[in-house]
Amino acid sequence: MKLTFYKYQGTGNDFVVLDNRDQTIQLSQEQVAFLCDRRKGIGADGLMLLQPKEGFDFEMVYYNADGRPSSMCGNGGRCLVAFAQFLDVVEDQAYFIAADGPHQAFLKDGLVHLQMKDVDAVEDLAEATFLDTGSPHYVKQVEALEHLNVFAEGRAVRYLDRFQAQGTNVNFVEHLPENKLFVRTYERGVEDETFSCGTGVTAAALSASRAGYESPVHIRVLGGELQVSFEKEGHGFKNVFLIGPAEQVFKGEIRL
Ligand SMILES: N[C@H](CCC[C@H](N)C(=O)O)C(=O)O
Repeated sequence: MKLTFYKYQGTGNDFVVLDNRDQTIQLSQEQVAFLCDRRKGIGADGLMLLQPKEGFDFEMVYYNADGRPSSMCGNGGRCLVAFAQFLDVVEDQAYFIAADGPHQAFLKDGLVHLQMKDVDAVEDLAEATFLDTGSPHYVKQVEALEHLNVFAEGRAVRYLDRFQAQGTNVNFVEHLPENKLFVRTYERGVEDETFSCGTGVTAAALSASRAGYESPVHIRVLGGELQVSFEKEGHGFKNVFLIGPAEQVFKGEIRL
């Protein structure tokens, strides 16, 4: 089978993106893992299908690099909105359905503003917080983040008894001046550090709001800059937006 694909990246979190409006694409776990393989395939942190869904501009189907279906991907969602505009499926606004429910999004000044799900509560753990922003996130504040072995430290948390079965993403956050954070993330399903994690920086910003960070929080990641805006609602958050660039890198064909 010859497969036409597009490669997208959002602050260095990168994706194989497939137009499945004709609903002919059916991929096995092994095929998705092959397409995401950085040595033998195209190489990506994840793979997304854009496909039709009654009542929505499109449906987002997301797979982690391990080939397994995943929960919500914030950077992926932003890239898929940009892809939908490229395909003329949408103009500068989108309403789509993903693993964690419906999402509004709009494109403005070259950035994609993606509304994330409301967050009901943030759980306090011994030396971290845990919250679900569409995907599960363990958030730990650290100093001197650039020197941290994120792979080793992240992997250790991801395989703790509590997270062994379902896994979690692990975010290490350094509080910077002027309402800014530096975030590095070990991602479940990639089982490595990625250059950016959209649901992760969202979790980091909401957690930091309890230490006085105000909306919008500016976040530096290895792959660039993102913003997260939100409104507090009791112990939770609503009108949460993840804002940043989403670029098409290349189009290609591959035989499966
Ligand atoms: N690896 C995540 C999904 C992708 C999240 C990340 N790429 C993002 O931008 O939110 C998980 O299995 O929960």
